[in-house]
Amino acid sequence: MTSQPFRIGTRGSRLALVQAHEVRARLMAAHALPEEAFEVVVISTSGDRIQDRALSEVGGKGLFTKEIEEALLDGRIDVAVHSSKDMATAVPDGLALTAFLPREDVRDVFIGRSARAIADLPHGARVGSASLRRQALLRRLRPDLDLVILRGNVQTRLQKLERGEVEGTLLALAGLNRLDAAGVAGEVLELDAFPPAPGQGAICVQQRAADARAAAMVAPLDHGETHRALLAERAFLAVLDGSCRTPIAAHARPEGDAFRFHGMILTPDGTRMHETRLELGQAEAAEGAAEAARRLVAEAGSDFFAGWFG
Ligand SMILES: NCc1[nH]cc(CCC(=O)O)c1CC(=O)O
Repeated sequence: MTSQPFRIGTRGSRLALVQAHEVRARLMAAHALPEEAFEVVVISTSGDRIQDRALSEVGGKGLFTKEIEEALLDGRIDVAVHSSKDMATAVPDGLALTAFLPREDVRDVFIGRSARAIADLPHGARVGSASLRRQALLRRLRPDLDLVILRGNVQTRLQKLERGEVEGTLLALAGLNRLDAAGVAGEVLELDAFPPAPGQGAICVQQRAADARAAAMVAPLDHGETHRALLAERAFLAVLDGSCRTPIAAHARPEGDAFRFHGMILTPDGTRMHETRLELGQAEAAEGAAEAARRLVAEAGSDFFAGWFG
């Protein structure tokens, strides 16, 4: 076969590259193709270039995907590899998320300079995170902490911690595992107190919706259970907002052939929280999660949401 290599688009961070190479390795195995049959194409995104502000201030999740989605639509790449967590719920016309890889650990971890665990941090210690969800959850546990925005890719954040810009930070264990860096984790956070962002820990593959060759390529990579869990979490997110301005957690945990679903919304200061827990059949999990989100909206009331945008 001398056809053009199959082009896999990705951001250029180390984590993104590891994820793209994982997809390439799985494609090679699924189709018995050599490495040369694939090309990993690095695309720089606006999200990678903005380092000093919260994503919520500069336009949210779309920043990590816009340029990559344009490359897909222009035909410069055949598929794109993303962290599902970074994907807005609205996928642009003409594109589709068609494969979700088996999910990594969904939990967050605390990494401290000297404190091993959140409870060990001294009063008023400075902790950095760019995630409104992590900030709000942390405020519930430790209202005394001085929370600041800490941005950049995983390596950059760990360097900032090492330099003493903050006493601690929170990251996804999935990313650390993929980078072989889980050793830096001080405390793995419990799912009850620290439910993950929708999509955390799951790599997804995006393609042009009408591209049958790409569909046939990636189909063997799709993990059905992870795919259904992600549809549920993203349906929950879509009802609630879907932007980065809002502290939202959602986790569909497989149990037998059902999901234990946990969804949570918080005010950014962490003082108010509403959560839902229910069992959902896998087949109708997305509709059930959307319904649960609508009930949470009604329960929380409009003054709760004023706090999200105020
Ligand atoms: N927003 C950055 C981002 N997107 C996905 C991950 C981790 C890997 C994953 O959730 O699959 C991270 C870093 C982090 O939150 O620690």
